[in-house]
Amino acid sequence: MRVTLGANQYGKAEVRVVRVRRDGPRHELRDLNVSIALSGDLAEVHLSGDNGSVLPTDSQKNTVYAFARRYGIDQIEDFGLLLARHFVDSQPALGRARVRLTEYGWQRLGPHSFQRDGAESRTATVTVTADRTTVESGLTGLVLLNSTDSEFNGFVRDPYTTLPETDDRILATAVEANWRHRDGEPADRTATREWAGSYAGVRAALVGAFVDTYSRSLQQTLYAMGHRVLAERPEIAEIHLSLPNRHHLPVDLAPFGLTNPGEVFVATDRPYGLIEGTVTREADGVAGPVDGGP
Ligand SMILES: O=c1[nH]c(=O)c2[nH]c(=O)[nH]c2[nH]1
Repeated sequence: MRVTLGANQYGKAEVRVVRVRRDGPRHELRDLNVSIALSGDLAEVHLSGDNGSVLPTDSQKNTVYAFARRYGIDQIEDFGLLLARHFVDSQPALGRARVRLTEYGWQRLGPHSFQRDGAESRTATVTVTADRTTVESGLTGLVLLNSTDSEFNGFVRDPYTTLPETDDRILATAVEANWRHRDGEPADRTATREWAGSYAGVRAALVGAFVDTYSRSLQQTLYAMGHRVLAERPEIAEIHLSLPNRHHLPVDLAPFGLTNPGEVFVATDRPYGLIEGTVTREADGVAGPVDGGP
C-alpha cells in the first residue's frame, strides 16, 4: 500500500487578545481573535516525528501577545502582516504563513468604558391570569467593558486560592436583565404603556451605573445597576440581573523582556464567574449602594 502525506498546515487558532492603549485618561481598545496557520517543509514532522522544524503553537500564541505589546494594534491588516512576515522570515522551514484576524467592534461610552457592537436583544414575558397581569421586560447580550476603575481584593483566601489581588483590572460582562413592571390599576390592565420609553430608560440606567461605578466587585456593580434602575424608573418594581464575569487576564510578558502595565490581556470565555441577583423596591423606597470607591 502506498500512502502519501497531502497538504498540511498547523498553528494556534483563536488567540483572543485585547490591547488597551492607556497613554492618557482616554483609553483605546482593540479586541481581536487571531488564528495562525503555517505550512512549508514539514513532511518529516509527520513522517518520522522529528520536531526540529516545528515552532510550537504555544510560541505562536506568545508572539501575538508580545507583538501586541511591542508594536500595538491599529489596523488588523497591518498586525496580520507583521505576524505573518515574522513567521516566514524567521523560520526557514516555512513557505507560507496565513493569519486570519477578526476584530470585535466596541463603541465608546466614556473615557474607559465601551459597549460591544451587535448581539443585543430586547425581551418581554407577559403573564395573564383572571386577576393579575404581569409584564416583564428585559435585555440580553449587552456587552459592557470598563478598562479601569475596577479592583478585586480583600477576598477569602483558603488553601485552594491562587487568585492574586488586583487594584486595577478590566471589568467586562454580558448583561442579562429582566425587570418586572409595577402592577397597574385594574383599569390599566389593558392600557398600552409607553413601553419603548421605559425600555430605553432602564437600559440607560443600567449602562450609566456600569460606567459610573468604581467597582470593588461585579457583585457591587450589579447592585449599583439594579439600584439605579429602581431609583430612576418608578414604573419598575424589581429587576433581576445575571452578569457573567468575562475575565480578561493580563498576559505575563516578562519572559519576552516586556512589561505589561495593564495593556495586553487574554480574553477567556470559560469558565467564567456568574454573578446574579435581584434588586427589589421596598414599600418605602430602595436602599442606596454603599459608596465603595476612591
Ligand atoms: O468581581 C468579582 N467577584 C467575584 O466573586 C470574583 N471571584 C473571582 O475569582 N473574581 C471575582 N470578581
